[in-house]
Amino acid sequence: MSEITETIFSKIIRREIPADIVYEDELVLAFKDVNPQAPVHILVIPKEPIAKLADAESKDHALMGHLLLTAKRVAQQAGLENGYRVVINTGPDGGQTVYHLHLHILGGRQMKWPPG
Ligand SMILES: CCNC(=O)OC[C@H]1O[C@@H](n2cnc3c(=O)[nH]c(N)nc32)[C@H](O)[C@@H]1O
Repeated sequence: MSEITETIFSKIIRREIPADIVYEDELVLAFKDVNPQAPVHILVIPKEPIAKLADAESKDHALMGHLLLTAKRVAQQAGLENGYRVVINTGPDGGQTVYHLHLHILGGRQMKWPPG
């Protein structure tokens, strides 16, 4: 079990710092990225402070599915009818900077491949 370390995202969940929240339910929260890399850039996070995808376990099975279906719903809500990119950055090589599991939804422009 990895140690539970608080990140800025826990403060957003508790409304201790502001965020432009676009979706919330009992398990997940979605809010606009403060440093958008596309016309639409939204983060979807579990309220449970799982640090990174590599720490997710089989007990998190339903939650992982809920995160993906929430990303789909939020992308639809954002009007991304022409497609979008969903990214999870894991660990240092993955470019993860906030150690609270989160899905990036990027859209509103043509995405490139491969990602950098
Ligand atoms: C760099 C990609 N790797 C990664 O780990 O992404 C973390 C993502 O979280 C974003 N972010 C950081 N602090 C805040 C904050 O206080 N508020 C909001 N609304 N977004 C934040 C940051 O811009 C980045 O895209």
